[in-house]
Amino acid sequence: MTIEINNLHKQFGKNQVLKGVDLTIDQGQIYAILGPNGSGKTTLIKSILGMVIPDEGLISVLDTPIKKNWKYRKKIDYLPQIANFPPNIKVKELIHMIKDLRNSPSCEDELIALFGLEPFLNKKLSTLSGGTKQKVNIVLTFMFDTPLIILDEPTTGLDPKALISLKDLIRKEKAKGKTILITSHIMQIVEEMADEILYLLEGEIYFKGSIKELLKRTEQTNFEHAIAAITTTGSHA
Ligand SMILES: Nc1ncnc2c1ncn2[C@@H]1O[C@H](COP(=O)(O)OP(=O)(O)OP(=O)(O)O)[C@@H](O)[C@H]1O
Repeated sequence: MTIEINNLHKQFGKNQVLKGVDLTIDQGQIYAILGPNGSGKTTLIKSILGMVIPDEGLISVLDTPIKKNWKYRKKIDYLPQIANFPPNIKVKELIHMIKDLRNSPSCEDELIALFGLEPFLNKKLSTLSGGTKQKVNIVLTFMFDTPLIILDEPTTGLDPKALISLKDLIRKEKAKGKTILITSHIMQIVEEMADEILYLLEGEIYFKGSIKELLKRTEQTNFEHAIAAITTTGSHA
């Protein structure tokens, strides 16, 4: 099992965001974490990454409880929703910095070519367009070889060509047996890529299942409509 979560609670001040999340994530599948704005998708992801400390509950990653155990983080690659790059360094310097920090084998050249980033390697990060920054973000996420990949809104700002490259890349990583978690508000991407849908609502996993199961449960034929209908059809997981 890749991730096991039991009774996860997290509140910020009076705002109870996660209210007892139970979740099992199996190896080798693509999971889409969905839910309305503010439903706690990023909070859930950050809890798995150890960047948010839960108030209650247990999380195990790759069969190891993560509490007070930071080493598991080396087994996860994470693409943050908003990458805060240092503005004054060049793309190639950033890539080398991250490589030095991780000190693991990496395949950045392949990825730089895939996303056509060669002309930008000597440019400062602050001068790049949003989509180009996101391509750099993707290179940094995929250049190492880890069993678990977490992508928070990975398609933001990408042009159609880059989007196709990203989807191919995700499929290639899945074929290697990796587990991939994705959040996205673009239902077309989710429908194309996800094996399993996790729908967060009011602090809990409201639905967990395949797209086929979701369509059946909501009595819809269209995935986007099924997602929209999910909360009105009593689909509690
Ligand atoms: N560090 C924080 N301090 C205070 N409140 C926070 C913090 N992080 C998140 N929240 C609050 O927790 C709730 C859930 O936020 P989160 O970012 O997890 O939602 P989300 O489902 O990822 O949303 P979106 O779809 O808009 O990205 C929001 O109400 C947010 O304001």
